[in-house]
Amino acid sequence: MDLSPHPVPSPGEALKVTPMMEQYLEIKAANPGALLFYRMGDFYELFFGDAEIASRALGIVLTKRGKHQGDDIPMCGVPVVRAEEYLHRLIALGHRVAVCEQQEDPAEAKKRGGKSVVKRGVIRLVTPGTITEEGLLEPARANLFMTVARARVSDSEARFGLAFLDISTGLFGIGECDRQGLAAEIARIDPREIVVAEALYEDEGLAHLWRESRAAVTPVGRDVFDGASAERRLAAFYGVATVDGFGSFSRAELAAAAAAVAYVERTQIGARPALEPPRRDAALSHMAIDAATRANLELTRTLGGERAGSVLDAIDRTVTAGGGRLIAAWLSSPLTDPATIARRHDAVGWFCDDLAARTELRSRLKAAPDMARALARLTLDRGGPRDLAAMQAGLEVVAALQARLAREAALPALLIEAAEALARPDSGIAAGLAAALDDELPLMKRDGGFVRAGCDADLDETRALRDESRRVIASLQARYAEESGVRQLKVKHNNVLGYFVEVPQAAGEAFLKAPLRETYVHRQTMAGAMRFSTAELSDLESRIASAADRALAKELAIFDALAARVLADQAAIRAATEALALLDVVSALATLADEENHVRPLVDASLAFAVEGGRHPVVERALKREGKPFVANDCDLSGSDAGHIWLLTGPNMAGKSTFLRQNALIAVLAQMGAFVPARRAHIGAVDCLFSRVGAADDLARGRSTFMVEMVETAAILNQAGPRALVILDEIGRGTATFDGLSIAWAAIENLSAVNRCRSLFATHYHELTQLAKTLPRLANATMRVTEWQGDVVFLHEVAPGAADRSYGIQVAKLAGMPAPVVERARKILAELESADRTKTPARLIDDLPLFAVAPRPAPAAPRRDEVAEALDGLDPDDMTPRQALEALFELKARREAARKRPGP
Ligand SMILES: Nc1ncnc2c1ncn2[C@@H]1O[C@H](COP(=O)(O)OP(=O)(O)OP(=O)(O)O)[C@@H](O)[C@H]1O
Repeated sequence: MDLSPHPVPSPGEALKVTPMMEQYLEIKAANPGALLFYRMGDFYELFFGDAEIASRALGIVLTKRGKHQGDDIPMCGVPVVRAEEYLHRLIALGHRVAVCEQQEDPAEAKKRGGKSVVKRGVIRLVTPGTITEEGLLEPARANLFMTVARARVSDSEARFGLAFLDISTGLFGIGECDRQGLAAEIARIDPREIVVAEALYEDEGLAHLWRESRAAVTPVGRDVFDGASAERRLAAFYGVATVDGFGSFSRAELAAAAAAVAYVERTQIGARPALEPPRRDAALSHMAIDAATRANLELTRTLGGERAGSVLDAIDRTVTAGGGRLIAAWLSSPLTDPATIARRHDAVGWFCDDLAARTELRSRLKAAPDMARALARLTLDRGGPRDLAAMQAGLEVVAALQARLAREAALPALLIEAAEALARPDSGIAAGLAAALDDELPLMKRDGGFVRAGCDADLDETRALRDESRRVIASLQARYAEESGVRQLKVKHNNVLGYFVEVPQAAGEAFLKAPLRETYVHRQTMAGAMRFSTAELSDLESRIASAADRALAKELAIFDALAARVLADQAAIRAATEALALLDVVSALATLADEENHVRPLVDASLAFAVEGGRHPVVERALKREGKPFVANDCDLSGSDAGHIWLLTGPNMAGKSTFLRQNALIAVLAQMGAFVPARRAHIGAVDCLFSRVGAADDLARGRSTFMVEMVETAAILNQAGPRALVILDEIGRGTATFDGLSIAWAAIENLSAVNRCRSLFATHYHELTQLAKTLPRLANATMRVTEWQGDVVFLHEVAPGAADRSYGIQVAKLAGMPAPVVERARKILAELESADRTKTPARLIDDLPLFAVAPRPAPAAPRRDEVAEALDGLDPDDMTPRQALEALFELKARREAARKRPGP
């Protein structure tokens, strides 16, 4: 994101500027780093550098308006009615936008004197992490911003407080981690925007975090993160005397939480979102998954950044927006406490067992709109009639589900809690909304027309007056036409003249003379038409305007009353909304289990990892689409006091990576509360998951392939504890054979003796299989293949033992390597394998005959076709039967001769 101030003159520089420009420059200076949307009538205008940036980003015309110190002022504008769409595009590009509105009627300003400028002020700062508009949000993705506060523990050590907040739903979590854990927490929370103090933003040791994050990073002044006043500021925001009631938080957590509410105040200016009190998001109770592992396992998005093809995409069967966000959150933060996990499994299991209840519940859930976000917009006074309608429809679903669950006698604990939450909202609200809201609703409340006829007698009367006046206009037009004898006479309306009479110019001359002149006052002469006003029309105009104004005012009052009723019950509504999302997720997981044949795993406090018939959810799905079966495989890393290591060998393409990842995913799915793609699974809760693939390029960080591999492997060997699950795929392959082999060797020894964790290690170094003789908890496994007519056939089966060979050359052949290269590779391999291992490569090269590059066969020159030529020379119409028979014998003989001749 471009944080440098956009080139705009400072107000001080602005000698002799118009009063409006002076106001603009002042407001612009007060909002550095943001594009200023400056309201002028029906447009938001942008000036100077802002205009240049926006016109490029939005593809809108750059014009100019007046001069500033002799130069043209660049300008571009977006119509207010389309502002949301333009905001969307600017935010998506990482910009921030300050929205500056007119805060008085232009008539008011005029009263102060001719040159007075309309009062304007920034009412909101729109940033990627603080948007609430439905059109700007992705339904199934939380829109979080995150603050990171540093608290120094000693000169060399610091703790980091984290707060993350979703203004669009009110969610507010806080937590703490150390320097090492920071990247993993950012990856887990996956914010749209990260807000940090300038000092942290500029800290070289942390710069890579900000650079690599997908979020927009916003540095702010130190005051926002002031630790000393943090507790007081937080308490003031919630209007409580002390924050102790929310739980006990560390210094770093409080600083981050106070910074988060300060950022809310700074961006929302005056509007107060209803935030939940901060909840500790205890990192300890979640499986730690670092950023590289998340990326590697493609949990919520693929390596290419897409949702399609990710694990989330494969398992998500939710039908509501809230459910979509919750399942993503569960997948991103698997739990570690077996009892809490079992509660989720119980709930999923209940829905697996009762198909009828599940089907009924899910068909009702489908009707539930995004209540959480509608509620947030209402709290911020940005809500419209459709948000009220969303509350109505949502609350109706809540009531129906509550009634349905109340019929069940033996619900599991999680569902009992959900049913209780569903019962909390005031049951009269939905009925009140249904009685008041019309069937067709405008987006904005200011458009009016959303209150149902018959709901309010006063409103009905005012509307009748308004509509009646319109009929009067039509009859006036008829009367004027008749009196004047001008049939083409029309009564029209525009913003400048109000209601007026329009006649063709030729007919208009008569209106300028008596007797018509007495009634019609000339206003405008157009090309081909003349316009007049009349006293009757002016009178009607004010009656219509006031009736319409009064009707709208009445509607707005009704809106406010309805919104107030909803907001009065917002805590209960929010709890019910969360319960809906939970019901959606657990019933969706049950649907998934049914459809994909998943089973309930056993998660406990042991060090077991026993999976029977495990499958990879994404690869299985992809194969199914092609009509191919997935071969299920077992994996057992269980140990009583320490985990076991499986060393997996096998040719390329045999399915090693798939096997490794499927086991990591089964642990993640089991601990998020889902059933798993296996015949049976017993997993001792994993507290830390690592998954690495050797030699992955990381050009963005400017590190060499091998360096990345080593840094990541080092991190695992330093961090993995006895409860960790470690997946290493071809570590060491990024360097020379013996170096790589030695590193892989030492890493396995370390995993076995020091980390003592459950591990899967795939490798091409067959030499490593010898380690099984010395390391008691290491077992060899291999991907089975067979050969058929010289080609390798993958069976995708994992079996005990070591691979006898690599089959690399066969795979190269399958990949379409030119045949001479494959042949040459076979010869070299045979020589290498038979050669004395002590022979130096130089000697080997001497011994191997030179690469006899067979010249590519030249394209064959087209052979003369004598038979065809002879045939062309014959004319059957001219031949006797005997000649024809002879010609046939001749042709046959020539063909035989041609076949026997060698080719070119
Ligand atoms: N259990 C399985 N059943 C069926 N097909 C499978 C299975 N496992 C893998 N495959 C297929 O084999 C392909 C290759 O798998 P994978 O990438 O895991 O191989 P690999 O041994 O890791 O290869 P490399 O060493 O080249 O990275 C997959 O894309 C998938 O189509």
